Amino acid sequence: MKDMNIVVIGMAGSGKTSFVRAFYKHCKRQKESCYTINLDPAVTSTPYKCNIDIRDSVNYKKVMEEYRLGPNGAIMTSLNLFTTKIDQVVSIVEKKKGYVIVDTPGQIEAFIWSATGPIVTEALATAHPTVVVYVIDTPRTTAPATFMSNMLYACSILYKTRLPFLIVFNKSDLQDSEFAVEWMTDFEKFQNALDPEAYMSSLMSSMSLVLEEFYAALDFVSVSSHTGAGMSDLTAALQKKADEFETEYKVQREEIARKREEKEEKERKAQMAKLSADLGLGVPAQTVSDQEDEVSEPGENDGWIDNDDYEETNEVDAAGIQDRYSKALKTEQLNEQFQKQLNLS
Ligand SMILES: Nc1nc2c(ncn2[C@@H]2O[C@H](COP(=O)(O)OP(=O)(O)OP(=O)(O)O)[C@@H](O)[C@H]2O)c(=O)[nH]1
Repeated sequence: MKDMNIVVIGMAGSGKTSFVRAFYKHCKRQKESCYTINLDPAVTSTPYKCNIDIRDSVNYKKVMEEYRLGPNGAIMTSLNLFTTKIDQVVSIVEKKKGYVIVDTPGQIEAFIWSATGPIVTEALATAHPTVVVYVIDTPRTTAPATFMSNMLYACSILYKTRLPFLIVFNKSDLQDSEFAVEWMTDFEKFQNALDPEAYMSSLMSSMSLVLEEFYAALDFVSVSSHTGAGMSDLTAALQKKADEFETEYKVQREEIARKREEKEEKERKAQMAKLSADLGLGVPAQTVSDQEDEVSEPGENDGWIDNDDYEETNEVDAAGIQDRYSKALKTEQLNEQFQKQLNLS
């Protein structure tokens, strides 16, 4: 069995938390290690033993008060605050054997389209093979329009995270996923399910053609987080995805990172050359840190904002932000929590 991280994503109410619980229980039965991380700051309780819990370190209610935010903004800000400590999470995760499973908030966009999602998934992927599990509420996806919007979401997450991706049709005790499999494998079956009178039917018809390529590369399993059905298929599929991570994704990701670094280096050099040319220098322009090392003469700043005033103004802001930050982020508890986890690992 390969050590791996599983990031569980899905629409609100799709059963992510129940899925994490079912998976945790399955691992315990199989005597396999399962380490759980909860990244939903607004959840009232988790029905599984949580090893790292965002709620231990970020006070969601305080974030709402301090930053004067609504529920979704507060979830996003709480996630961003927690992400500042992601290196500590990674140092714990990389020592873990078996599965590390991460539960995320139902507000997908707060996780995936904020700074947090990419930082967390990228950081986890440096520790172990990392797989995204997209949980679908099968009984609530039987209408072609809902199915299509779920699939578009799944597709965008796949391309955004660039990680092995597994679709989990949850709640199989209530609804068999056979219809969804047919719609993904047979374009005509999906066409037949569309109501030609429906307002969106021609759009959905074209979209399903566009998604054909995505469907072809997709792996999926059907589970019930209530009865535990499908868990063995799930672990087999996850192991296959962990292999994919090593054979395909890791190489691609390293190549992308190398190209990005090359591009940044090129841009940096071009900017320096342009700056040198603008300043009429024959030598490369000084960097900011070089300039900071130089002692400025009295009166040199005439006509400019005085450095001391500038720092003072910034200090007021910085103090305000720092204060709000520490009120929301229980840094000491967080450090203690991470230290405890590190000692245990
Ligand atoms: N019958 C059945 N109900 C399920 C299953 N999985 C989850 N549920 C129910 O679906 C509802 C939502 O489940 P959660 O696990 O809270 O879903 P979630 O995606 O974590 O919810 P958010 O975090 O609020 O987005 C609950 O009432 C669960 O009991 C399942 O496999 N079968």
